Formats: sequence, C-alpha cells, structure tokens
Amino acid sequence: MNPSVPAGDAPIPVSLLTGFLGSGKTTLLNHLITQPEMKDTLVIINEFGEIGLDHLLVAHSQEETIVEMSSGCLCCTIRGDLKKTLKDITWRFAEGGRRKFNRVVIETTGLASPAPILHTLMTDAFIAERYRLDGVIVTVDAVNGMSTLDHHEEAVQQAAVADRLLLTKTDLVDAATLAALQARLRTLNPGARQLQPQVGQIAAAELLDAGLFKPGEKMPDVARWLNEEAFAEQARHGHGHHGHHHGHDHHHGHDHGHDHHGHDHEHDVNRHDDHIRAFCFTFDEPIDPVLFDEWLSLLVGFKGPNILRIKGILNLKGEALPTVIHGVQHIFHPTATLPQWPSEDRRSRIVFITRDVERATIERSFDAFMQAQAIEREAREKKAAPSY
Ligand SMILES: Nc1nc2c(ncn2[C@@H]2O[C@H](COP(=O)(O)OP(=O)(O)OP(=O)(O)O)[C@@H](O)[C@H]2O)c(=O)[nH]1
Repeated sequence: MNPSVPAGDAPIPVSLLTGFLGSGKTTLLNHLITQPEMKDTLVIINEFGEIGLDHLLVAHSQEETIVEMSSGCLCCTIRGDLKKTLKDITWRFAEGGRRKFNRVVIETTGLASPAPILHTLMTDAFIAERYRLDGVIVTVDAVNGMSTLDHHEEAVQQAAVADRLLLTKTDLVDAATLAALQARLRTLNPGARQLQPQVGQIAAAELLDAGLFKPGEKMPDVARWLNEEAFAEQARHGHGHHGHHHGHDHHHGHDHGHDHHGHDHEHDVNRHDDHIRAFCFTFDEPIDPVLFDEWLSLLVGFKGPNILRIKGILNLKGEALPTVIHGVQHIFHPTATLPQWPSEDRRSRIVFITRDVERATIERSFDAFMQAQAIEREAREKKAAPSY
C-alpha cells in the first residue's frame, strides 16, 4: 500500500459475491441494492457468456444493461471480460469528471472457482492500483449445500476462500441439517463469518467492509480480519477434516426432487473437503524479512495453486510496526505496514487455507529454510572473520 495516495484516490473496495447455481445470489442482491449503504455502489453481474440466468433486477439481461436504482445503486450486466469492464467503468460511470461510484460488488456465475477473478483484481497493474479486494461473499444453499460440497470441488474452493459464508434457505431445513452444514463449513474455513439471510434479507453492513481496511478507519481491526481465534478453536475441537457429520442423517425431509444422496454415497461424503486444511501459525521471535520473503516465494512457487488463501500479521526484524500479508494462491496483495500494533501480542501470526498441503509441510519447510540460511550465514561469517 502506498500511504502517499491521497484519500480521495484510495482504492475502490470490491466485494465478490459468488455461490453455487441457485444458491440465492440474485435474491440477496435484490435486497442489498435497495439499502442506503449501497448508494454509490456499482454492481456488476458477470455472466461469463452464460445464458439463461434469470436476474430479477435486470429485466432483459442484454449486454451491458445499466440500471440505476432509487437507492442510488448502479447495476450493470456484462457478458465479456471483467478486466476490460473494470477498466472501462472508471470513466464510463463518471459525471463532470467525478466517478459516480465508490464501491463495486461483482456477482459471478456459480460454477467457477473465484481464484481467477481474485487474481485479476490483484495482478493487473491498472486494476490493482485503483481497486482493492474488500471481501469474498459466498452463498451456500442450506438445502443442497451438503450435496453440492460433496460433488463439486469448485463449491469447496468457494467456501474455503470466503470472508462471509451466507447460509441461504435455512427456512427449508431442520436444525440438525443446518448444524451439520455449519460445522462442515467451519472446518473448511474457520475464519469466515457465517450468516443466515432470510430469503435474501440481510443488512449490507454485515457484508461490506469485510477487508482489513475500512474507508475512513485509521487503524484496521486486525483481530476481526485475521480471526485466528477461530482457527485455534477449530484445532481444539480437533476434528480436523474427517467426516464429522457422517453419522448424521442430513436428509431434511423436504422433497425437492434433488436429494438422492445420502446413505449409498456415504463413502464419498467429504471427499473434496478432505483435501482442505485451515490452520494458523505463530512465530514467537521476530522474523528476518529477507529470509521470510525468500521462504514464502519458494513455498508459493512450489505449492502456489494449493495455497488457497493466506492472511497474516508479521513482526519483522528491524521493523517497529507490523506488516500484513494477504495472498490468494501464488498472488499477493502488496504488503502493508500498519500504523501500530493492534494489541500487546507481538507474535507473527499467519492463517493458511490450503489444498493438499499439510500444516507439518509448511512448518518443516520454514524450519528447514531458516536453519539452512543460518548455517550458510555462519559459514560466510567464519570465512570473513580474520584467522589467527
Ligand atoms: N425458501 C427460500 N427460498 C429462497 C431463499 N433464498 C433464495 N430462495 C429461492 O431460491 C431460488 C434461487 O435463488 P436465486 O437468488 O435465483 O439464486 P442465484 O444464486 O442467483 O441463482 P443463479 O443466478 O441461477 O446461480 C429462487 O427461487 C429464490 O426465491 C431463502 O432464504 N428461502
């Protein structure tokens, strides 16, 4: 982050709304756009060229339809390239030289992993300078959620990178079904806040400003953002990643004509989740910034696609102030220095959500790297020292 960027030019927060087909994204958006908090928000509905998605808010979803809501929220549907749209809108939605929006919500089709969109936001120089990811909001249908997670890896990936997990259609399931889904999602992604909109009804404030930096806020709420407590809590309960809901009958008794999973698929349950790990690392001692950077580059170089998300606060040697890191797979937001430590706790803390990467692998790679570097340094120092 560049602190010299004047406040007026602060990057525009972008929320990504995604979730499996029919999980309630449109219903949610229809409620959101009427709220005063959404004034000056540009909602982009990115259909990736798909047809037949019937969006209530745009009666005829022709290419580039733009609708202005009475709340002041602007909505447009795009079929093309999101990158191009994000570039175009900075001037297309301007009046008298002033941008007409100060926040963007992107709703995307439910079938994809969100990683490519997150990468677009973080890597394209033009976009990364003007926009910043505020949060990933994922709708999970309480009726079909279990089955969707069982059968579609993209759904597992969506849940794993979410900042907010919205459990929709909870009115249609019993308490045990809901509890099992909540527990499964908590295992996948302990840090995400779980919320339950009722037929799309939820306050926009619950979803927006999910990122580290809030407009107008000097000191970000690191504890809320990192939520490492939730990771620790999850580890204490210790059921890690295996079939904690196996014994439950998540048949919910409603016949929606879709539910033929259950007993005969029991062995398949959780097969995608089995790959996902969520854990938090702490380092008591300040970390050498150069070594840390090298280690992290190595790690993401080898394991990049499987490191789904990293968030962390670092105590770097020689730095009085904490540094925050935030990455999605091998792509990192520019690191930021916070104006002060958020609490007495000066340890470095990093939360990881990974796929097929064990906590021990990361731990060992860190230790091995640091040790190897220490040995090399010692050897160099010996060489340099005068011999008597
Ligand atoms: N009972 C109930 N129905 C809901 C709820 N939320 C959404 N629905 C219904 O679920 C269906 C699908 O919702 P949509 O909002 O269209 O879902 P979507 O994710 O936008 O769907 P796609 O854009 O096709 O991926 C609609 O018939 C909604 O009315 C809820 O909380 N309770």
